[in-house]
Amino acid sequence: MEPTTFVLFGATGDLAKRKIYPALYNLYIDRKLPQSFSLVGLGRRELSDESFQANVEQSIRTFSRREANNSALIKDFLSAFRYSVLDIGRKEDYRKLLQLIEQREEELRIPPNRLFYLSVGPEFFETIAAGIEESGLGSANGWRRLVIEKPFGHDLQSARDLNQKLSKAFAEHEIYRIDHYLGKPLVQKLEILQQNPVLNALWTNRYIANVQITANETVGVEERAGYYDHVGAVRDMFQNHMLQLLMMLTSHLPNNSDSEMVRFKKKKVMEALEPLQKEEVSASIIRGQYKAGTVQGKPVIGYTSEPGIASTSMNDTFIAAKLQIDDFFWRGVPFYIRTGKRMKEKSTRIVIEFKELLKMSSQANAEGKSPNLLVFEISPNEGITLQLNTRDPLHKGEFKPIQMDFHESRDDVPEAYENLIYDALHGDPTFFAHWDEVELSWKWVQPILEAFEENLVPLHRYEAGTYGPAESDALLAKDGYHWWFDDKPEQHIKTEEGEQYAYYPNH
Ligand SMILES: NC(=O)C1=CN([C@@H]2O[C@H](COP(=O)(O)OP(=O)(O)OC[C@H]3O[C@@H](n4cnc5c(N)ncnc54)[C@H](OP(=O)(O)O)[C@@H]3O)[C@@H](O)[C@H]2O)C=CC1
Ligand SMILES: O=C1O[C@H](COP(=O)(O)O)[C@@H](O)[C@H](O)[C@H]1O
Repeated sequence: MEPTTFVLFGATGDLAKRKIYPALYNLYIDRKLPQSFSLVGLGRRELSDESFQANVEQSIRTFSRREANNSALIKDFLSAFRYSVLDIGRKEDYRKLLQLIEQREEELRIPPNRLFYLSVGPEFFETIAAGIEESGLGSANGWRRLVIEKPFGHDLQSARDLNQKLSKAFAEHEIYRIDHYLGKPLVQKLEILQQNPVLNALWTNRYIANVQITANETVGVEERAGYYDHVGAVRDMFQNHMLQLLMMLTSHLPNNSDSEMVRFKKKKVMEALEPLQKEEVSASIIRGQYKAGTVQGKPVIGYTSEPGIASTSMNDTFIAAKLQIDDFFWRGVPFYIRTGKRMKEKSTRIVIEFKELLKMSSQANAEGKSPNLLVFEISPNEGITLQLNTRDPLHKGEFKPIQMDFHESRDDVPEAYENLIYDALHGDPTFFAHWDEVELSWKWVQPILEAFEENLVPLHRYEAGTYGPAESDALLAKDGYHWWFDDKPEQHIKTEEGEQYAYYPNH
C-alpha cells in the first residue's frame, strides 16, 4: 500500500475515539496499514503529541475489538501519531498544518499522498475543503482523498448545495462518503453472494414474493437530542443506510464487477424505484414515535420526555415503508423497509420470502406450512440462514422446515470502520456512497420529508420495547404478508422430537 499521511479533522471527538482509532489499531495489528503511515490529529484543544498519543491509547484500550495489551506494539503504533491545534475557520492554521505535514513527509521520506478525514459536523465540510485548497495542502505531487461522514445534507436541495461546494475543491473520484452500513462485512458479502449462480437464478420476481429489510435498535435518542430531533428516523437511517441496503441487495451485479459497475447498477436501482407523490405518502409510509415502555426488562421514558426534546415534538423515531422497483427483475415484488429506536431487540436483517410454487397435495398436511426463506443477519450477529420446506415421511408426511445455517464468530469479524478505512487508504471507492446515489436517495425521500413536515402522515405512538406501531404490521397484512421474526418465543415449534427452532410469525 502506498505511503500515506492521514489528516484527521475532529481528532478529539467522539467518533475518532470510539471508531477511527480502534479501526486503525486493528488494521495495524492485521498489517493492513501502509508501511509508511503518519497521522496528524487536529482540533481546537491544546494537546501535546504525548497527551494526544495517550488519549489514542486510552481509546484503543477501551474500544478496540482486539485486546490492546502488548506495550511494544502499542508504542510502535502510536509513534505515527502527531497533533496540531487547528481552528477550522482560521486560515493561518492550514498553513501551519502544511508545514507540519511537509516536515513529517520529509522525515519519513514519503510522497505527499494525503487522506483528509473530516470527523466533524457537516457545517464545516465546505470551509475545510476550501482551506485545504487555498493553503496548498491539496495540491502537492501525490494523491489526495477526502473522507466525509454523514449526514450529507438535510434534504435534496441542501445535499446538492453541499456537493457543489465540495466539488469546487475535490473531484468526485477523490470524495469518499462514508455510509458505515456499507462497511458491515455481511453487506459487503452481498455483492459476491448475488453473483453466485445458485442465488442469481432465484433473484427475480418469478421466485421472490417479498423482501423485508429491518434495522431495529433498542437505544433511544441517547445524548443526541439536538441532532436527532431535526432529522428523525427518515434522515438518520432511512435515506442513507436503508436505501443503501436495498441497492446492495437488488443491483444484479455481473461477475467481477468493479467499483464503476457497482455504482452504475446501484444508480439503476434508484432510478427504477417507483416515485412517491407527497399526497400519497401515507398509503405506503408509516411514521412512529416511541412512548414510555420497557426495553429488555428496563423501564424507559417516552421520546417527548427525553432531555432536550420538546414535549410537542412530532419527530419520527420509527419509519416503515413499502417500495417497488419497476424493472425487469423486480416488478411486482414489494420491498418492506423499517427502522426504529427503542424497539424490542437490536437486529439488522434482510429476509427474502420466496413464492410458494408447488401446491401442497392435501390441505391437512399444509398446516404449519411456512414459505422458503433466505435470511441475511447483518448485526449484531452475522449469518445466513436458508429455511426450506420439506415433508417428514415418518410423521404422515407433515410439513417440517429445515434450516441451513452459517454464522460468523464475532471476534473474527472486522468492524465496518476497519473495512472502510482500509478501502479509503487503498483508493477503492466500491463501498462508499457515490453522489449519484446520494442525490437519487434524497430525491426519492423528498416527498416523505414534505409530507411529514405538512403533517399529511399520521404520527403513531408505539410503546418502547415493541416492534413499532400496529400500522406497520397492517402495511404488510394488506398484501397478505407479515414481518418475519417479530416474536422470538413463537419461533419455537413443538414436534415429537422436542422443541425445534423455526421461523414463525407472531400470528
Ligand atoms: N459519534 C458517532 O458515533 C458518529 C458521528 N458521525 C458524524 O461524525 C462527525 C463527528 O462526530 P463526533 O465525533 O460525534 O462529534 P464531536 O462533537 O464529539 O466532535 C467534534 C470534533 O470536531 C472538532 N471541532 C469542532 N469545532 C471545531 C472547530 N471550529 N475547529 C476545529 N475543530 C473543531 C472538535 O474538536 P475540539 O473540540 O478540540 O475543537 C471535535 O474533535 C459528525 O459529522 C457526526 O455527524 C457519524 C456517525 C456516527
Ligand atoms: O448512523 C447511525 O447508525 C446507528 C446504528 O448503527 P448500527 O451499526 O449500530 O446499526 C444509529 O444508532 C444512529 O442513530 C445513526 O446515526
